[in-house]
Amino acid sequence: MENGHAKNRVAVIGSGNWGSVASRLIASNTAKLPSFHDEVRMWVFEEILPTGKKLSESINQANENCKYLPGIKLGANVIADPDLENAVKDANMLVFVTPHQFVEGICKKLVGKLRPGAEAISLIKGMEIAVEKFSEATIGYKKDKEVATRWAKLFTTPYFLVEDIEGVEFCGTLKNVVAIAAGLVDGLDMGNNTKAAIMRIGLREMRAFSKLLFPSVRDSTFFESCGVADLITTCLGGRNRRVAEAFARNGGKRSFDDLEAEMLHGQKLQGVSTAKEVYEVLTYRGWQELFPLLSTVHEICIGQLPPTSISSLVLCLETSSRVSTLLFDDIFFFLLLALLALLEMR
Ligand SMILES: NC(=O)C1=CN([C@@H]2O[C@H](COP(=O)(O)OP(=O)(O)OC[C@H]3O[C@@H](n4cnc5c(N)ncnc54)[C@H](O)[C@@H]3O)[C@@H](O)[C@H]2O)C=CC1
Ligand SMILES: O=C(CO)COP(=O)(O)O
Repeated sequence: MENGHAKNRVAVIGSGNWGSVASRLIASNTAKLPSFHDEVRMWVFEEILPTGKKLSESINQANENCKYLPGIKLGANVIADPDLENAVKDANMLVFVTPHQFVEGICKKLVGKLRPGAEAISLIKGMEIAVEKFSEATIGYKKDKEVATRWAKLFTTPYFLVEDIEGVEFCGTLKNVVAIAAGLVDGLDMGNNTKAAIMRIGLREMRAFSKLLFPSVRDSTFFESCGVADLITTCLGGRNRRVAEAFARNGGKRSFDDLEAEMLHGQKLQGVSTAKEVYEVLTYRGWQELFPLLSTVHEICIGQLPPTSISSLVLCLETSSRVSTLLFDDIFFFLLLALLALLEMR
């Protein structure tokens, strides 16, 4: 498209906290880049505000998402559109940025509605771009570096590209489960050393889980912005951490759903549902014992274990550490993979 005759057109699918930040950032770039149309269509899941006004109308009038990103102007070229089909129909570059539980339904609605040759990116990992503090992002891509570079133009903060799409996806997905564990530790006042241990073990389990499922996943991806940097950010300050802290302080008596609704005002947690999805894989593959942190978080989230079980987990860290060390020694790791493959074949 860029080297052809028409300009690129961008639609952002999602308008929550990060969706609004991304739209703002992208719109500031499309306004400057001659190869892009200025306008950025932002699909809004329509909501009625307490004032009785529609969220999409309020965004277009105030040029601000008063519910999910109050106080920040989005840019005059961001147009909120509650009609999904209309929002995407002219776009050749789609930016998906909704909570993952809604993606499937959205994609079903998009079948047959997109421009031929349209490309899409799934946005992962957190930045503080809305207030223009330093931030970085990692774009995972497969083979076509030209496409990845075109996408990178939309995000002018310092970035780098990683050709490890599964690794990048797993980093962004699994760190939310580790953030729940970090929040539990905070809620139980277990201190910073314990939280650091959770982050260390969490990173190891993230890497081991990803590599067992996709042997092509690269170790180095976990040391990019999408890996260790995002893990630290989310464990120090994120929503998953915050709600998990409240869950532990309430002794597990109030559900995550309740606390999410009360504390986040419409924003969504990813860690609890991700923990469930990961647990299903661990159970299916018989890997629970290899991943004590990922397993325990889910069992705590569903009330099968009390929040204090995170402390027993910490006591077992030495053991899990030994398992992880084994996992990441190259020779042993590949032997283990071969053994697991043999066991699965039986
Ligand atoms: N906030 C952050 O710092 C970051 C978020 N992300 C990812 O971006 C994605 C979107 O997150 P946020 O923009 O923060 O969302 P959010 O949690 O701030 O807001 C929730 C969004 O979901 C919408 N929604 C509610 N019910 C819906 C439904 N039935 N169908 C479709 N949409 C519905 C709401 O209208 C709202 O736009 C998530 O996958 C998140 O993991 C990634 C990096 C950073
Ligand atoms: O990256 C995010 C969602 O995937 C943000 O999560 P937290 O706000 O919990 O850090």
